Amino acid sequence: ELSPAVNFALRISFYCLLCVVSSALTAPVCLLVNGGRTVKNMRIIKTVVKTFKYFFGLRFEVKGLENFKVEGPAIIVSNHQSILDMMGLMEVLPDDCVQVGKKELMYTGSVGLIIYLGGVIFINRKSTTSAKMVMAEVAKTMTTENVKVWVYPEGTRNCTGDLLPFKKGAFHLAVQAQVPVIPVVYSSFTTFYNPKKNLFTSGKIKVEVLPPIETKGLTSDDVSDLTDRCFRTMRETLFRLSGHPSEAKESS
Ligand SMILES: CCCCCC/C=C\CCCCCCCCCC(=O)SCCNC(=O)CCNC(=O)[C@H](O)C(C)(C)COP(=O)(O)OP(=O)(O)OC[C@H]1O[C@@H](n2cnc3c(N)ncnc32)[C@H](O)[C@@H]1OP(=O)(O)O
Ligand SMILES: CCCCCCCC/C=C\CCCCCCCC(=O)OC[C@@H](O)COP(=O)(O)O
Repeated sequence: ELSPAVNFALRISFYCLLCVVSSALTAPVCLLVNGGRTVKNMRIIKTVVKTFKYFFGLRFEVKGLENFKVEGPAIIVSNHQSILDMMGLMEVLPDDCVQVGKKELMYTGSVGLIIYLGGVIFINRKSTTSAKMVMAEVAKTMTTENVKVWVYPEGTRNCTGDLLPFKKGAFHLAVQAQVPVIPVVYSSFTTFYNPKKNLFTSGKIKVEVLPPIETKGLTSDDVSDLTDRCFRTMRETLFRLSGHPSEAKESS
């Protein structure tokens, strides 16, 4: 019988190894099929990553996928709990959708390469000015290239079962490009995954894609309200999906 700490370390190491090896094998396929850095590679990456859940006994129960079927670009925002989120992301990821990620992810070897090839937009979180410049550029190109952009508005991983306050970048982006915001909520992992308690068992994750929130006609003055509205809706959904009805009542 392995101690919980060893068992946890083994499972996480296996996850990382799976990511590293699969990336190394998938990168040449992406290069051969699509020739370089393009969002089209996400289809290939998605196909590979969707098999990972079986290794860890994870099940996803997805609702509301029809809400992704908006014409043209959109900003998708979701909660971010762990490095395991990448599996949940690929479970629902619509076509032609790139993510915003921290630039440090570029330096993770083959994983960095596959993330680069998939078209992920890298931002420097240590420089607000440069992050804003990148986001403003994205606002322009998402309409011309007809892509959706996936942002984790908490800005960092958070596995507490609640949401961190949202950063406004995603909502500025939506208003600048005049495109809808589509919230996606994953139920809390705390029952099966908790690094502090060395917990990582099999489990079920409920995912809900919420109806798009329109931004047509909104200006930068409305960004704070839009952010709050989205935060409240997502927090209520998180508590509902995770089964903490009392907390959901408190927050409304
Ligand atoms: C084949 C097998 C493969 C296996 C492995 C492969 C794996 C995966 C394949 C692909 C998967 C990729 C997954 C990638 C996931 C990556 C996840 C992450 O890295 S999350 C971390 C990075 N993301 C974010 O941080 C996004 C959220 N953050 C923001 O939106 C922020 O706002 C910001 C980064 C833009 C800026 O942050 P910060 O410097 O902290 O400043 P703020 O406090 O947020 O803002 C300061 C004020 O500026 C205003 N603001 C912000 N943006 C704008 C803007 N665009 N225009 C105008 N003004 C802006 C903001 O409102 C603040 O002003 P205030 O007066 O306070 O309102
Ligand atoms: C040559 C260098 C070799 C380095 C090897 C590193 C191996 C990394 C292996 C596997 C990691 C798989 C993770 C998949 C990507 C998930 C993206 C992610 O979830 O990033 C975290 C980021 O959103 C938030 O960052 P912080 O919570 O602020 O921190």
